[in-house]
Amino acid sequence: MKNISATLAIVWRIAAPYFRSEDKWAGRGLLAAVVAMELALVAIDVLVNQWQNRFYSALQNSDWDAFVTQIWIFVALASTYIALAVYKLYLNQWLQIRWRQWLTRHYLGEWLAGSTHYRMQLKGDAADNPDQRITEDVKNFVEQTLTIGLGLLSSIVTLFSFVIILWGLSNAAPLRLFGTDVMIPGYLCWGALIYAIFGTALTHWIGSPLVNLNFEQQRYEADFRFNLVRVRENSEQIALLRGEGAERARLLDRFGFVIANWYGIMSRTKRLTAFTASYQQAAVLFPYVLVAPAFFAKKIQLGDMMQTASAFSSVQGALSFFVTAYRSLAEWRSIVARLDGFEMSVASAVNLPAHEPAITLEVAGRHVDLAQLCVNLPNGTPLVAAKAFTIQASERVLVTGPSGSGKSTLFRAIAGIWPFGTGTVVIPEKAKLMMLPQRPYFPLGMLRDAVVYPAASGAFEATQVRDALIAVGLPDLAERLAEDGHWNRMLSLGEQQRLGLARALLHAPDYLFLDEATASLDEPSEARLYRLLAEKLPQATIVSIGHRSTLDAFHTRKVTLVKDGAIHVVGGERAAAEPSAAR
Ligand SMILES: Nc1ncnc2c1ncn2[C@@H]1O[C@H](COP(=O)(O)OP(=O)(O)OP(=O)(O)O)[C@@H](O)[C@H]1O
Repeated sequence: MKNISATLAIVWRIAAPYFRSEDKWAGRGLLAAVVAMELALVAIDVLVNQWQNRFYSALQNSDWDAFVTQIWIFVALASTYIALAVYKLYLNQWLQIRWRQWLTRHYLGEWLAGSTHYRMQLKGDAADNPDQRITEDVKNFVEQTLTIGLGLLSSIVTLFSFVIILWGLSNAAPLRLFGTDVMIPGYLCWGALIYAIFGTALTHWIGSPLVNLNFEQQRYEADFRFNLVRVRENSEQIALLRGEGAERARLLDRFGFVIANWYGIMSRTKRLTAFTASYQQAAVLFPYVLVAPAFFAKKIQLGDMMQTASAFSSVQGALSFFVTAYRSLAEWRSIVARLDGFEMSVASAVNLPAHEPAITLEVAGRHVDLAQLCVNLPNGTPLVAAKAFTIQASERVLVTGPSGSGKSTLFRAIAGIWPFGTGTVVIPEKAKLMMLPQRPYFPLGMLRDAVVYPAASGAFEATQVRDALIAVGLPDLAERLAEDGHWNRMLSLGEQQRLGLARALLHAPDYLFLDEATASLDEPSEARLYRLLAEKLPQATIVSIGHRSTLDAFHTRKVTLVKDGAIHVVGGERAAAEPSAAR
């Protein structure tokens, strides 16, 4: 019971915001219409049940006129039923897509806000496969919440409507046991209730492991798909290393989890289906067994018996909602748990500084200042420290140090995406920062959009983009701006790095951080590009990470990360070169 109320509280937390959002009137209107139609369908069921009594009585009494009248009544009822059923589904689907659209936008917004997506990944306790949660889980949540919610509503209304009918019929068709009438008021209702309680308890007992099994199944399927995507993304390396055999083994290993869990689901579902199918078949006979003695003793008519059987099956069906919907309920609970996990993980990434020591980011002054900064790994181990380190405006600083000493992580902390640690990073007001990594990212699509990323497509004139590409030594690409492609895959790493620098020229940041961003270029090309940066962005502060000594010539100050006990510290400063030599 505690579990059920906890799940319902989560469902409310996930579902309610849509009905309070800017789309609330459309959402509430559609929901009201669908609920009204669901109720109208139950009303028609009640009318058909009463019709059955009149219809079978007309047959038993060989009353032709009554028979014809009943046929016409049925045609009218059936036509209304069809129209309601069609529009109930249509409006339900309409509500589903609007709700899903809102929820998807909401989750995408939260996931991509700030650097939440990145922090979730860093923490390691992140929700697995957020892509699956934003696609399939959202879709299934909306679909199943409506199906289950409306099913439950329909069952409750059906129950109340038919219990009244069944109560009346119980009195009209008294229970006969061993040739004598036994007066138990509403005995048919009690019979249906006992039958349903027995069915629900057994169903839950047999089917409860399905919740967890479904949860795991979704996870294994998503893991398998994610691994396939990684093979596709890294196919060149795999082919060069002849890694196909290893990949096949690894993928089959992942797929093995999908299969093993599926066998678990199959065996549980088999047991559950064996029970629910027997339960439903026995429910067909059960009311006849109860009222047949009264019928054969000629206490009731055929119409009464048929109406009783149909009303009993409606009451029993409504009471057994849990039995029939058990598999969907189990799936739904696992979907709810997955979306809940996603929301929790987003919240924990957003609120990380509130729970753990975190680096403070300040916007002030005219320089980048690191004060008492200690950058940690996500597990809290200190990695690199800077007691007091200032990067003046328009400076050219080269950061060096042993591999793994924490240079890139220090850049991440300055960029504000690495929260683990203590101390303060001060960034000048209104300063535009740009980080260029060794392997720049280009979104799929037109080359022009890939270069100007993350700016919008039209943010720069085509001529500006073309000039930037020519300046960085990519004249051929300058002619292919409108071409679609997977640029990370189609270009050499050196070309990608040139493209990254073209992006920097276009955006003209105040602070440009180059994390081995020219390491794949030959030394003369690297030198030419550094001279280009100095010429085109004379006011920009440039901070580079690099291992080559030839870089010294393009920087005014060199900072080395030096080992101090278990960590590295920003120290060992010296002039790298005269500014004149850099230009
Ligand atoms: N997300 C992470 N989770 C755990 N450890 C990490 C993470 N990112 C980096 N590290 C660790 O932090 C250390 C510093 O990494 P970083 O990339 O900053 O080094 P670096 O000085 O830039 O190295 P290189 O010169 O080889 O590029 C490494 O030991 C690395 O394994």
